[in-house]
Amino acid sequence: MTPEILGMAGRRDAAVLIVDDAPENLAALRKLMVEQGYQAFVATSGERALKIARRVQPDLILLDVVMPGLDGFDTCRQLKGNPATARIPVIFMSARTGTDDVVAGFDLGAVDYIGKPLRMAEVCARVRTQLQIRVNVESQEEQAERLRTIVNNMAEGLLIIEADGRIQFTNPACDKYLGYQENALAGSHISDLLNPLVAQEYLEYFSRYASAPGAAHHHGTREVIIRHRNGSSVCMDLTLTPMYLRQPLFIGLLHDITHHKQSEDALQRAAMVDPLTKIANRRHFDNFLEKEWQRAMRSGQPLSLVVLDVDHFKLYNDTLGHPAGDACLQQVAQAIASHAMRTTDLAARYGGEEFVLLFAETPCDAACLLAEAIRAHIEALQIPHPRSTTSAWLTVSIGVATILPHQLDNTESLFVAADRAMYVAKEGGRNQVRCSNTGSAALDAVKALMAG
Ligand SMILES: Nc1nc2c(ncn2[C@@H]2O[C@H](COP(=O)(O)OP(=O)(O)OP(=O)(O)O)[C@@H](O)[C@H]2O)c(=O)[nH]1
Repeated sequence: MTPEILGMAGRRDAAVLIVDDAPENLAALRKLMVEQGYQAFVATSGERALKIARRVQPDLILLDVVMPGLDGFDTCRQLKGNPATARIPVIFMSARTGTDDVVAGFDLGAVDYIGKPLRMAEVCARVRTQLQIRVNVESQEEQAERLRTIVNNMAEGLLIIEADGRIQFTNPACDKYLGYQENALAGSHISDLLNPLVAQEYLEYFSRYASAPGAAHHHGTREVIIRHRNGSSVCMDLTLTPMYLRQPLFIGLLHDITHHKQSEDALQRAAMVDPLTKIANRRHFDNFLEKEWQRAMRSGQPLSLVVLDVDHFKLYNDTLGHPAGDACLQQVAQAIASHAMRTTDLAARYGGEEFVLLFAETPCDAACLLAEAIRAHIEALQIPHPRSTTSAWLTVSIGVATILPHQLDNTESLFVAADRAMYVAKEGGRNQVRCSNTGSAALDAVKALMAG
């Protein structure tokens, strides 16, 4: 079978360069190599061998040691000193087979040393072995190069982590995702990147795997928040695969899902916002009220609800048109929302021209003061309302209700009280605030029963 070399240019017959100053040796070796199916090149001197080696890039050089001019050792030295020929395997052939000569030959980088007189079958066997090794090395190198190209160009971040959490390697995508210079992450620890609880979980998994590699399960993919070098957080899917290479190692694949998360968050936010006024919608307000209600029950703090209704808004629409009505609602919404200052306050459009505000941990008198400030704010906007019978400007009527929630109460009763107060404001001439301190209606009823 003809040995072939799998090179960059595809498969081809192996090429052997034979260097010997004795023409009869050269002829015999050339005949032998051709019989084996190799391409044979010959040179009768070291100088000539260097030229041919550079030009034809043989897969192997059979090099005589004792030659006039440049001898075999010097020729080998020059071959190894030139990057273009340094990787071509060299087999020395010599009658000088003393240990010192043989060792010197190997020290110069030769792969083998054959004693003269040559035994041709042995030469064939040694050449075949070296060519096979070269094929194997080249294919390993090609495979490694292919892998390197994939790892360096893949969009996913890749990390190799040791069992103690130390990062051994990161690819360029990983460095880029996390804001590091190339290879700057090598040597750092996963706890530098992950929050302590998540890092601890991974470390426990690593040590379980390290102590029983066969028994451990793959960790799979999970969403993690990773610390970027600039201090911000990036959201990633991390897939972890264990592998055992002399030591337990873990291959981490990072897939950036920040954008995906951002659009998910944006969708979630959109579902909470009223599209016309851009303040909270009814659904969000109801959820918020429910949470604050529970909190108020635990803390015993009062909860104040403010209900606002635009005065004569039908007339406003009829006079100035629906688009003007929309613009007016936007102005009113912004004015109202500007009074929800604390994280426990929330302003929302509850429907049509009705707005609500929740003030947690706020007693009735403070809520009434806030409501009055909102009323005055909206009047001060001086939005003309040409046909209003109660003011030249657009105004709102406001009802306020405050409760100390108890398990026997419900949010409905708070709404009813605030709505009633708002209708009292309407009936009182509009553009005013009315309050109703409900305390806890249900609790009061229970107390009355117990007292009675
Ligand atoms: N432009 C506009 N108008 C709306 C919107 N939602 C509700 N409205 C109008 O708001 C008006 C509310 O009118 P009513 O409930 O009769 O009350 P009002 O005219 O405000 O009178 P009072 O509340 O008694 O002062 C209706 O004409 C609705 O069509 C909206 O999104 N845009």
